[in-house]
Amino acid sequence: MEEKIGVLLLNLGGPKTLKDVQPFLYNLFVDLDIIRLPRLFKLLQRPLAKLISVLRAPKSEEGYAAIGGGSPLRKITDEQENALRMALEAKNVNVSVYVGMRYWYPFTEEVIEQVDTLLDGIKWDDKGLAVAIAQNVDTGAILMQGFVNRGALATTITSRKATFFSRPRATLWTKGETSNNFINIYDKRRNKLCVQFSWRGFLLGHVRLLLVKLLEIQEQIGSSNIKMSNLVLI
Ligand SMILES: C=CC1=C(C)c2cc3[nH]c(cc4nc(cc5[nH]c(cc1n2)c(C)c5CCC(=O)O)C(CCC(=O)O)=C4C)c(C)c3C=C
Ligand SMILES: [Fe+2]
Repeated sequence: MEEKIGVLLLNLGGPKTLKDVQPFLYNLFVDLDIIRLPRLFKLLQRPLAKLISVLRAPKSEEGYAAIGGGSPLRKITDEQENALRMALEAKNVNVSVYVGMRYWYPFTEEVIEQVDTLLDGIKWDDKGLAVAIAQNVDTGAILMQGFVNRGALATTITSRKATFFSRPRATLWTKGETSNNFINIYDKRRNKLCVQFSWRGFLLGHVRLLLVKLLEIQEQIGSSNIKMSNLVLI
């Protein structure tokens, strides 16, 4: 069995050139985790971000000009990406490494789209289904076996509860929706994945890693920022 691994390195990002400085600062200040106006002034969030970014840009440009005309963050992260890829290749690990940034290119959302392409490697049958097995991540114990389509996997990720596709009813169903005995795939208290989904034994480690990363991304940028169209493909 060939195990594939995907690694997504997350960073914040910085302007590549001096003309990127103002739009970069806008992306930074429009982020609710940086500045959050009271609910009543919610509509002012974007104009305020625009104002601060325009006012601050000249001073920041001076600073970036003094260190070579742009942020070193992308270069440093790309170097880490290459070093990690080479180290893993030296260990004969089949790996795809990606970089995703929060405030500048390559944006995490775009990278998730690239990851989608990789996930197209899942062998969906002619009805768009695959056999999924939910396993305890530590013991390997099989908790449940069923069918999934892309939507079932998307729901599993967003709800963090194992969700399957019911062939007789042709609908998604979340294990535990009637019994309340859910299979939670992520233990928030321990901040770790507790159940992994596998597909006929291949892509095991890979998919597990992607789930972990997607959950981390959701934690970081809030699920509202992740387009459903991206997740549905997973
Ligand atoms: C009041 C101003 C600022 C707050 C608050 C702030 C919070 C904050 N910033 C980051 C991450 C980054 N900031 C970066 C650059 C940057 N940040 C500010 C201002 C505030 N940041 C400015 C004006 C700039 C531009 C550079 C400068 O003029 O000094 C960057 C990019 C670094 C790079 O390599 O280019 C990052 C990343 C966080 C996470 C944060 C609050 C939690
Ligand atoms: Fe900052």
